[in-house]
Amino acid sequence: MLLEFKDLRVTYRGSRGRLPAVRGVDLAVDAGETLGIAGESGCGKSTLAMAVLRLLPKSAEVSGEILLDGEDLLQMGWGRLRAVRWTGASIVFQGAMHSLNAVQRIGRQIAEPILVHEAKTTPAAAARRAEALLERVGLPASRARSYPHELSGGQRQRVMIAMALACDPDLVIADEATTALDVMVQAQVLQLIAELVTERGVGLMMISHDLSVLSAVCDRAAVMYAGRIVEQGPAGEVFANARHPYSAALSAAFPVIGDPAARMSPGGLAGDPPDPVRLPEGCSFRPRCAVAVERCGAESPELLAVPVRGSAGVADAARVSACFVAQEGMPVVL
Ligand SMILES: Nc1ncnc2c1ncn2[C@@H]1O[C@H](COP(=O)(O)OP(=O)(O)OP(=O)(O)O)[C@@H](O)[C@H]1O
Repeated sequence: MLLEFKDLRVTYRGSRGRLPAVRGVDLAVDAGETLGIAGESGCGKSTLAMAVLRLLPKSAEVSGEILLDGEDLLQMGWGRLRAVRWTGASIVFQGAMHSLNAVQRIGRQIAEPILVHEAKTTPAAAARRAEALLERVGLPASRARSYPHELSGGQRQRVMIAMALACDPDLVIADEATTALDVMVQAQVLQLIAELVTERGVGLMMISHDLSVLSAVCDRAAVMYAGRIVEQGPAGEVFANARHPYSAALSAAFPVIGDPAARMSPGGLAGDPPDPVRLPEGCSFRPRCAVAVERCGAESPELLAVPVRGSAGVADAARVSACFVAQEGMPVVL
């Protein structure tokens, strides 16, 4: 397994006390596989992503394991961690295009991690690689001489993808990497990410609040709610035939990728996520759930294999859901 989270927990210490942002996540990404993580703002997606490269602030208490090729990133010394960043795992985050250095040419910025991590590579060879990477992400090699302000938002986000791939990492994390782009450009960049993953055999962990974005690119999808994974399964199936009422509501809120009209009706997702400092008793989703039963207010459901449509009530090992209603084989939408 390329990446494994084992009972990952992250709690922020702050003025309001202890805020549990990630509450026991177990997940795995294989080499060459794409795993999507979906969920509304505040459910802990970015905390999960930042934990992988140990980019969390000092106020974060982290426990559990994050294994990259079997090595626990949480136990690693800083020297080893510096080597793993870019070469083992790299990240493209939301608005990353704004983090380019305004006064340095694009080519130089892409070449930088190569020069830092590959002692034997000469500046000329790194510059050639930067140009090749630009071409691979659909930009002319001549763009290497441009400054960031000379590029559009979509072009700059492509540069960030080129940079994330510069040192041939085994794992790429994309955190809302296309969210700031307009819908047409978003579709192109998603297509590019999907091609690069297939071509280079990297593992991809892709984070988005929009399930339809994930189902366009990912093999598997995990849905997060209030710091926990509440459903996991093949991305297309989680999107089309959710087995948790929260995933069903999320799918209804973002029906078709690239259809702006459809996005205007966030049907099915009423109310707000709970305050992590004061989580409700039982299932965290219960206050917003249309199919909740009495048990949901008393006990917190575990993530278990659930039956899907046509399985005659037999649980499908590939589909897991933390919902008592789904675990009984009942419909999760009214
Ligand atoms: N540095 C921090 N200090 C304290 N609390 C934080 C910090 N960063 C995030 N949080 C809180 O942790 C919870 C999870 O936040 P996180 O950013 O991981 O969620 P998210 O799903 O990625 O949301 P978004 O898409 O808005 O970034 C939220 O309640 C957030 O307010």
